[in-house]
Amino acid sequence: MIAYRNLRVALLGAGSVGAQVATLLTEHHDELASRVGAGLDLIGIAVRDVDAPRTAPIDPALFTTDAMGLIESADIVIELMGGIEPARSYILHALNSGADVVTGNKALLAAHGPELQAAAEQVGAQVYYEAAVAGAIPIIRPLRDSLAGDRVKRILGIVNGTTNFILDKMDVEGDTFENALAVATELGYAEADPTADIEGYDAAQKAAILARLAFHTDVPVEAVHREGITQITAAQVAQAQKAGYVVKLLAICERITDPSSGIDGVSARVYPALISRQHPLAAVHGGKNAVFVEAEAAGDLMFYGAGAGGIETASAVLGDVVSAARRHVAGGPGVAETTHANLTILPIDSVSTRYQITLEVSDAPGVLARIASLFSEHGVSVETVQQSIASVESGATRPDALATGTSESSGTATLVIVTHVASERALSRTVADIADQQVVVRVESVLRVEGA
Ligand SMILES: NC(=O)c1ccc[n+]([C@@H]2O[C@H](COP(=O)([O-])OP(=O)(O)OC[C@H]3O[C@@H](n4cnc5c(N)ncnc54)[C@H](O)[C@@H]3O)[C@@H](O)[C@H]2O)c1
Ligand SMILES: N[C@@H](CCO)C(=O)O
Ligand code: NA
Repeated sequence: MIAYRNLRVALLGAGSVGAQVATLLTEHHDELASRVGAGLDLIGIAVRDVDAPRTAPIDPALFTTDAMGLIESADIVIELMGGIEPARSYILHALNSGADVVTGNKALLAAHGPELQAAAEQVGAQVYYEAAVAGAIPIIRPLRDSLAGDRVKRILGIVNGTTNFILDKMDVEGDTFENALAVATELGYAEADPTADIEGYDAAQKAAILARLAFHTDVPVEAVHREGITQITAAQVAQAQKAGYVVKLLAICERITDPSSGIDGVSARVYPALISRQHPLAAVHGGKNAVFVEAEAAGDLMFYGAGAGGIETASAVLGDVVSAARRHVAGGPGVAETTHANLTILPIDSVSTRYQITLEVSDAPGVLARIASLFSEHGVSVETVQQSIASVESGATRPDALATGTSESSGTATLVIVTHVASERALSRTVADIADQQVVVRVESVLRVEGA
């Protein structure tokens, strides 16, 4: 039986996600009411143009251009406009008017999360944002609540669907980056301007949000090291496949200790990396997302599913609306998010991981020994070396088990070296020295190997 008064829900934005949220709120009204213990009444939808054509079956009487007026009458405000302003001002106004806020706006949260959380805490309200990271996949609540009694050691996330779609297409079909991007755009995975996806900005925003929750520390998005996937070639993907790896754009949040200073802190970084084809993240295909969490007591956990899409993301939004509504019914302040740990955010130089270095070198005696000695001079331990010799006549390559320096050829050879765990500093010094060697024609690529 429903004893509580109906709750007033305001929606800001009726795009891909907003339109689906409006439809579900209306169509599932009675079911949601019985779950919450109060009816959830959609009282209005703030849009730019009330007369714009709509595909979703939404009552036109709900549309308004008076966002501020709508916010002031609401118990729960759902922000699905995106962007920083006016979304930030609207959310602050909603909190100061006593409403709870549900948003999917990762750009805003990554840039102004602490400000919004402080405003919510001050008035005893709550900001919910499950949709902001990995769309439909429950990951915010698991980190904030389910794992609140554990210690997270590391998160490896595939949190951008566009880049996973592109890299998967390159891996499975041998496609080029340019072709795969064109298909992603055609299918509507990538934005008209896909820079935020392919240059890793979108994943960096999500990494900042995840790291903050996992390590109870504010992580400004500017402190997230970011590299995109535009430099990844079909040849690198094919070579990774031969060596038993797959290339994925990973958002990594990790508790680390700087090897030089001994400072204990947090690393948040986004880059394309190799992971073993045996790792569960290797099985994340197409535009899907997954977040792999390594916790001290729980061990390894993986959260998998749709990281984008209007109706899929609307599921996460509706879950948050139900949580907010239940809190209204039960009473009491919102759950504060703690950033008390206040750990140091360490730069990429402090990171240690494994690396794969691909070199084109002169195919001459002593070259491998010279390269190997440079690794050992910098304290970087080599795990495997593979060589293929370029045939001078045809330009084709044949694989060799290991370079022995016995060839009399005046052509070049490709060396693929995988290291044990080494520090980023030692590795970059090693690569700089290697690049200076006369016998080295070029350093083809340096890729990190993650997930071990
Ligand atoms: N689409 C997804 O798959 C997805 C997944 C996760 C998170 N998100 C996030 O959800 C939010 C919404 O995404 P979307 O895909 O629905 O975007 P969208 O561009 O389809 O929709 C946004 C809508 O908001 C409207 N809008 C913008 N400024 C406005 C203003 N000042 N007043 C009124 N209306 C305004 C736009 O006209 C548009 O209709 C974004 O923050 C996005 O990052 C989207
Ligand atoms: N552009 C994003 C949408 C979801 O945040 C992606 O490709 O994952
Ligand atoms: Na989510």
